[in-house]
Amino acid sequence: MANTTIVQLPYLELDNQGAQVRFELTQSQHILGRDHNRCDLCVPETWKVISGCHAVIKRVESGYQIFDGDGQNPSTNGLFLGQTRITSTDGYHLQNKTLIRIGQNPKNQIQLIYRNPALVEPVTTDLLTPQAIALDSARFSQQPIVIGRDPNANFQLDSPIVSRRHALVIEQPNQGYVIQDCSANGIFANGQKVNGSIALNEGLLLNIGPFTLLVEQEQLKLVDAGTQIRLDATQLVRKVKDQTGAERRLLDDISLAIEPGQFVALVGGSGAGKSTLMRTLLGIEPITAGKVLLNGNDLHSNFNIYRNQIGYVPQDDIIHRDLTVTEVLTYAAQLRLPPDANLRHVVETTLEQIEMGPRRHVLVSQLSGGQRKRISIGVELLADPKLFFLDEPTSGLDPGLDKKMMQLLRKLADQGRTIILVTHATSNINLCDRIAFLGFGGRLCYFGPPQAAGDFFEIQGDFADIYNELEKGEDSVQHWANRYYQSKQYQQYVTAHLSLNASATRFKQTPNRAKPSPIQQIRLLVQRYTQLILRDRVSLLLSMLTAPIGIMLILLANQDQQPLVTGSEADPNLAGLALKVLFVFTCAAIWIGLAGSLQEIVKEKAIYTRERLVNLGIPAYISSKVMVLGGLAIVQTGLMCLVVLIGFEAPTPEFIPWALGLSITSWLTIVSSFSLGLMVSSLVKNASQANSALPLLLLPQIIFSGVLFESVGIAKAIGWLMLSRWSIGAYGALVNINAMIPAPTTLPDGSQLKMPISTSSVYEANWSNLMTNWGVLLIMIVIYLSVASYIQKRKDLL
Ligand SMILES: Nc1ncnc2c1ncn2[C@@H]1O[C@H](COP(=O)(O)OP(=O)(O)OP(=O)(O)O)[C@@H](O)[C@H]1O
Repeated sequence: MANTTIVQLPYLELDNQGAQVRFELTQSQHILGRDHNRCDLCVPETWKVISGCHAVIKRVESGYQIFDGDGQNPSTNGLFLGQTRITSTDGYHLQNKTLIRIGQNPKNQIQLIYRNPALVEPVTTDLLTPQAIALDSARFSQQPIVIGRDPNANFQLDSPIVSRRHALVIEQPNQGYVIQDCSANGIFANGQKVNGSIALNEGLLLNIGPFTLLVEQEQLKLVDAGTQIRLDATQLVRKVKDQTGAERRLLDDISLAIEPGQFVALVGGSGAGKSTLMRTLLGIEPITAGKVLLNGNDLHSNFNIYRNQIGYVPQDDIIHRDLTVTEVLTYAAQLRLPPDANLRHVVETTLEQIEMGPRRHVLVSQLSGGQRKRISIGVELLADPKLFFLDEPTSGLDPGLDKKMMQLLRKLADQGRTIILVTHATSNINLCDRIAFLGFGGRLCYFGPPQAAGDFFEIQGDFADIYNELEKGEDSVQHWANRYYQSKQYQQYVTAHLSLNASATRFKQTPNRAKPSPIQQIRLLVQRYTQLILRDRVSLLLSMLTAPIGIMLILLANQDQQPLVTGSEADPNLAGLALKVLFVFTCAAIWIGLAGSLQEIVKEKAIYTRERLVNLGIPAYISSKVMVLGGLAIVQTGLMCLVVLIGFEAPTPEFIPWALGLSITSWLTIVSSFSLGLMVSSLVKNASQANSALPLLLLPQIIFSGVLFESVGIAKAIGWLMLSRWSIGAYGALVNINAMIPAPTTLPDGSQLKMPISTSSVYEANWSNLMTNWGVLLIMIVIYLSVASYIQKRKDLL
């Protein structure tokens, strides 16, 4: 009996939402598509995601190679391996059981699988069984389906930004299956932030951390694990008006396609628009025209979904210098990750990644510039972002450190991250996969491998020569930009890779941002701020001792007099002296309040901006400042009052004990001053402006307090705006200044002898006047802090 050999042919299997077709590969070349005239592998006409001529499959020595489109022009919806686009030029060598996706919208994607039954050992890139869970398993087990990072979760989503028990799926009598949010970073359903819970209707698309899940056929399916991010930018234009009102283009029609895992450098002369382009790709710069797509989704309208998944290291360090490396990373992890995250593990892994383990206990201020940059990178790596932007991370580093930094970034890209950096240092640029050369006016003059840039510019020298070529003037830039758009490099590195027909308009409304618990944030920020203040011992000591020392100096100057108590007879000189003493109390309290707060917001501007972009809440931020400075003010008040109580004979106000009244007035004065200081700190641009503001803030407080000059007319009205006026009013009421001033003496001619000081309603010694003064100080505190919060809000990039 003759042996019959069954030849097992390789085949393509296409799956369109459950409808399947299969094509055996028998020829040396096949064409896949909807067009019956041009294709031999024809899919049903209704499969609109597939182009007329969508892919060419060519036999090569050891199997088949697939090319996008008709081999020359790319298809509309593309072929994707993960998030990497297969091109019409390079193609992709088909591996057994590899899953290729057609289109980027999970709701109408078609899956293409190549199978070669002749291969005994299938290759292990098995993406064929995407994770899925039947919704009715919640009913059968009578338990909710737990979705989260926990290894015991029914549906495990392993990412540091996913909570252990992130969400629960339960069956509800009227709604069917619903998903309940139990997380810190939230759930987005069809692009909208879920408040509480939402019904799991067919076709609902969920975003949980970097993961995308789809409700399909009574199942919850993982359609994208978010391990790869591709970036497509098309025809980006950014126009601004200059000071004369003339229009200026900062970005001029820039298109780029960056594949997952690519390391891309944006280079070009100073002012060419590199940072503007990077900020646009990052989603924080407005654009006049064009689109930026991340995995096919419009970045600008879906920014809140991507907020936690994008790493961004700005030019300024985003770390506090008075913390150790471990402290910086731990606080950042606590702020950015869910409260149940394994912080120790995340911090250890990050330290390893940035190779800073041996320096973990060193203060950031004692690190070199390059090491500090590594820590900033580490802060961003905590959330394991797959898309990473760095603005001049190597500026100011010596050549050795520059090389190390570039090697570190290369390593991070090799782990699957897409990395985009702006740089001026080109000596290690060959480590990048792509280089984008920008010319003045934000024009793209080259985008491709760095090794091929010399050929394109016909320059044999180094990159400096390309810089010089583009610096020759506007004409030169225009020449190279035009030439690039007409070049085969543009076709090969931009057109063939661009993927623009994805689900950019998938979600109509801009989703809200996820809001982590403000209590948790306040606790953390208070802890970090307290630690920072305690680290700077000299400043702390000075802020504690300034007021007590000032008051001791008064004691020294007035050794024999007791200015705060009325003697047996009213004495206008004593009243004057008492006012001077109380004025020093007010000034000392204002001084320490302002001096301790004017730098506090502006000095951490870069850190604030970055943390705000992730998830920092403004009320939590301002509250943490107020709580720590308010606590400090209690100690300052205590020390100040102690010296007053020891050094001066105490007056005896009838309506409140002196010590209590003195303490409350001093504390309110310090708090209102630091609130004013925080407001100004949020307004100024840098620390030196904050320093210069101090005398400007103090002078009106002194002049319009009503002590040095009598307040009449406009001066009186201005005085009402000064916290010194209300502080001295409260002190004066407690001491009863008016009682120290004798009644005016009537002269024989009937006229009255003018006293050097006259009584004033400001110092009326009664409860209602005291409460008015305190009340106004409280109102001022509320106003200053509200303005500070408003100014901080206005700084929002998005
Ligand atoms: N919002 C804006 N309004 C007006 N002009 C702007 C704005 N942002 C940037 N520019 C201008 O656009 C040009 C490009 O700025 P950008 O910072 O992107 O350049 P760059 O290539 O990163 O420069 P450098 O290497 O010096 O940092 C500069 O001339 C800058 O002054």
